[in-house]
Amino acid sequence: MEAAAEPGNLAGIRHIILVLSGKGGVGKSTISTELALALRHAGKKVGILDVDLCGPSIPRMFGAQGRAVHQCDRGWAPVFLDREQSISLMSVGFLLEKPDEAVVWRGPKKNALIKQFVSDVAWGELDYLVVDTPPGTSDEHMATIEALRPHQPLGALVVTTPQAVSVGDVRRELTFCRKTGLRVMGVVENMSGFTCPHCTECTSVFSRGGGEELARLAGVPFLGSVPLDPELMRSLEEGHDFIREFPGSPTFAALTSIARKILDATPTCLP
Ligand SMILES: Nc1ncnc2c1ncn2[C@@H]1O[C@H](COP(=O)(O)OP(=O)(O)OP(=O)(O)O)[C@@H](O)[C@H]1O
Ligand code: SF4
Repeated sequence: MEAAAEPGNLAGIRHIILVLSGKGGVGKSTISTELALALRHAGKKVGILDVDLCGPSIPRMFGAQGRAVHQCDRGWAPVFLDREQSISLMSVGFLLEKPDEAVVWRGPKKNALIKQFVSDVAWGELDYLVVDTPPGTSDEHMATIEALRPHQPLGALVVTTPQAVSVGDVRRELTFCRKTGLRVMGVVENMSGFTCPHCTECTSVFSRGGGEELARLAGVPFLGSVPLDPELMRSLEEGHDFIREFPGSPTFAALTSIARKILDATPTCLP
């Protein structure tokens, strides 16, 4: 395939990581959100692009519902969460009049918006752009990968839950990554055990270790397990920064360890 010139708005981005899962509801948006917050906690500048057009949850998880994107001289200015502009967001959720409005577009319109998200958002300088994708391997994935392809390498982080059915879907997702030339940075097992809110004891609810076994079989890194944690769910519902509010919790340790492995695998960041 012919390599297109890198769109100007991607030129200041060091690393792009697509967050994928074979199945819906396994925690892709959760891991995208917490990875971004953990990378920011480590001093990095991070953008999040939400290409889950039919179920955009990024504005809610960051407490940014109702915020709007604006035009600037280089296209769309993303939504900045803080004055330092250390986290910036773009989602179809910012373009809808009501937060629960359904996006019922056909493929070509969705693909055109994805292309616009890639070429027209003025991200500026970023260490990481985390891309939250819809479940499975849809046209939206192809449109996203095609639009981002001039930026190389494109990393992929694959999220699964411990149950075998999810793990089987992830195996297909890993094949998709290989076929589309994504560099698999690793597998994350989410909802891996339950962290008791009273004693922080972690109990295995489903079988554990599926994600690790899958990573071993596929020859890709296993990045870690994130427990099912009621405090994490509450933070996501209320749009709070879990990483800032729960340092020292087992879930914080799990999330920051995943971010550390991503940092170690992507050494070149902004000076
Ligand atoms: N480790 C966790 N602890 C507690 N709650 C979690 C955890 N992971 C995900 N959740 C909750 O599970 C629900 C689904 O998570 P999320 O929206 O991240 O999944 P998804 O894979 O992005 O879904 P979709 O397929 O709809 O895009 C959310 O309500 C989220 O708050
Ligand atoms: S997990 Fe065990 S110790 Fe923690 S609150 Fe529940 S019963 Fe008590």
